[in-house]
Amino acid sequence: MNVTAIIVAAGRGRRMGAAEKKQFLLLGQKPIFLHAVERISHVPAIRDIVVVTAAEDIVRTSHLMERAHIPVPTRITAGGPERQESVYQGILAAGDSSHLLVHDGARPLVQQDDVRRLLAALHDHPAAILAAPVKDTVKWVENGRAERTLPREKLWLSQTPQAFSSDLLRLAHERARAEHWSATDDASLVEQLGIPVHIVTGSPFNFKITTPEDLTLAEALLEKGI
Ligand SMILES: Nc1ccn([C@@H]2O[C@H](COP(=O)(O)OP(=O)(O)OP(=O)(O)O)[C@@H](O)[C@H]2O)c(=O)n1
Ligand SMILES: C[C@](O)(CO)[C@H](O)COP(=O)(O)O
Repeated sequence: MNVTAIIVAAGRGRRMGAAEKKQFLLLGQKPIFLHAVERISHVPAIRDIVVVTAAEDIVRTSHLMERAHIPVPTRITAGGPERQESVYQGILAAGDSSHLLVHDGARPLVQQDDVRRLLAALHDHPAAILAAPVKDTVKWVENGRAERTLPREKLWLSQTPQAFSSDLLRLAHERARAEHWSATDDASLVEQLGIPVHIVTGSPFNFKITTPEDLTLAEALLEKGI
């Protein structure tokens, strides 16, 4: 198995409400996205990395990556207005690896052992994702009212990385473009093809930095060596 990692970091970071795009905000001493790139790059099966960033950020992303001394070949490509398009641009820029792994640049505390377990699952499954079991009671809410309580044991929070055979992910994205499917994660597109997506339990530390509170939490965890 040889894997190309696609790290998507071309978003606007609107929910963070910062002047700077969140993927470039510092977590500890380095930008959030670079934590994700570095951690993924040290997983043995990762052959190379495509970082997807906004067109206007390609030069500064390149400079940041050069200084980081990433141990595998990397390339940078421009993303699109939605995450799905950014992933697709990453697929186009990826080489001929047998498998593709897609990870949010906004998930800096990804745990390398989780990634190893995810990639091991690809020996038996064409699609696998990290996900975390829900620990709270979940309500279905309409008009500010709890209409019903969902069965917690059936609910998982989808994370990234999400990993796929390259042909399957390419097919899913091509079909999505042809059929005008849109989804907030790549697994949804594969599910829409009727292909089962295997769940691998991911660490709760692998949360997506979306709002300022998430960054505060990540800073505290990083200081503890997570
Ligand atoms: N057009 C986009 C949108 C998102 N992403 C990336 O997809 C990941 C998850 O997206 P999200 O957390 O929603 O990031 P943003 O879209 O930047 O956040 P917001 O919705 O708050 O603007 C992030 O690493 C983000 O940079 C991307 O590459 N291209
Ligand atoms: C891909 C993802 O991180 C899985 O939970 C999530 O769907 C991204 O959603 P966003 O709205 O682009 O942050």
